[in-house]
Amino acid sequence: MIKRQQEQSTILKLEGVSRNFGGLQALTEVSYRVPEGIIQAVIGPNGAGKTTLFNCISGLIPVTSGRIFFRDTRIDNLPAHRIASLGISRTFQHVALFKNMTVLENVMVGRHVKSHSGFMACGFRLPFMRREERDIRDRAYEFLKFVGLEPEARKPAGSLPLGKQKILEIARALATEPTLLLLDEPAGGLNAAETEELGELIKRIKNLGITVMIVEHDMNLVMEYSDRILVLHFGHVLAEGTPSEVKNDEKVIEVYLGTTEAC
Ligand SMILES: Nc1ncnc2c1ncn2[C@@H]1O[C@H](COP(=O)(O)OP(=O)(O)OP(=O)(O)O)[C@@H](O)[C@H]1O
Repeated sequence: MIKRQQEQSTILKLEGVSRNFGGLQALTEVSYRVPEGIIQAVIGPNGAGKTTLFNCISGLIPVTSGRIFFRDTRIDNLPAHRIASLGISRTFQHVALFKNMTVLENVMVGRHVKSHSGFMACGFRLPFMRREERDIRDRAYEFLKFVGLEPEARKPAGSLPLGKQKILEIARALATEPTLLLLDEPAGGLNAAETEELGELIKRIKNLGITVMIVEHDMNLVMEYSDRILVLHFGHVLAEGTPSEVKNDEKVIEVYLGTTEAC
């Protein structure tokens, strides 16, 4: 019963969210609730507003109007670092790693968001900072182990193949210990086997109790792993529901049959 209530509680609420770029309406009055503990996919054709939605949730850009709540906290008026510290972490459509730093150091950067001394301050190497630095390193290893990248820990991030760089981005986002994780096209550029592994990783992340929102074009991944799907079209909510509900929605079929892409 308790579990049922937890599943039904809302982790993220969008109320009439709109975002314009000059005359272009990228999001129009988007209202939606994301239940806690699920894998929530956001799909839609190119330019539908999916990344803009993630950018608004994570505070990278402000909304033009509307409100966004993370649990009970209104976040649309907060800066990105405050939103991150509340427990929302994200990855980007185009890999955004520190390519010359090692795999481990990239995850440590994520960990430093949670530390007291900060990444630069550690340069002074006071005793408590050294201890904290060691803890950060140990925890970073744990996250690398969780995603299966521990053997690559000492390599420069830029030397990894794209698939592993994308997984590393996820490890770095996890290192901030989010309760809501936003993944923007994590399967972009991955082959079928890597995509399957990614799906299993996302499922394991959900099993940690983290709510995962995923913007994705790979329909196999979306249909197999997500619990609910939100479909955007020209910045509007076109449909939402379970994968089978969305797959059979006439509006969705109409939009996708008119395109050469799956989405
Ligand atoms: N910074 C910006 N300045 C101007 N227009 C923008 C900006 N960011 C996005 N847009 C426009 O807003 C609309 C929505 O873009 P967005 O990137 O959110 O779509 P998307 O659904 O993520 O597309 P894709 O699947 O191709 O990544 C598009 O028409 C895009 O050109």
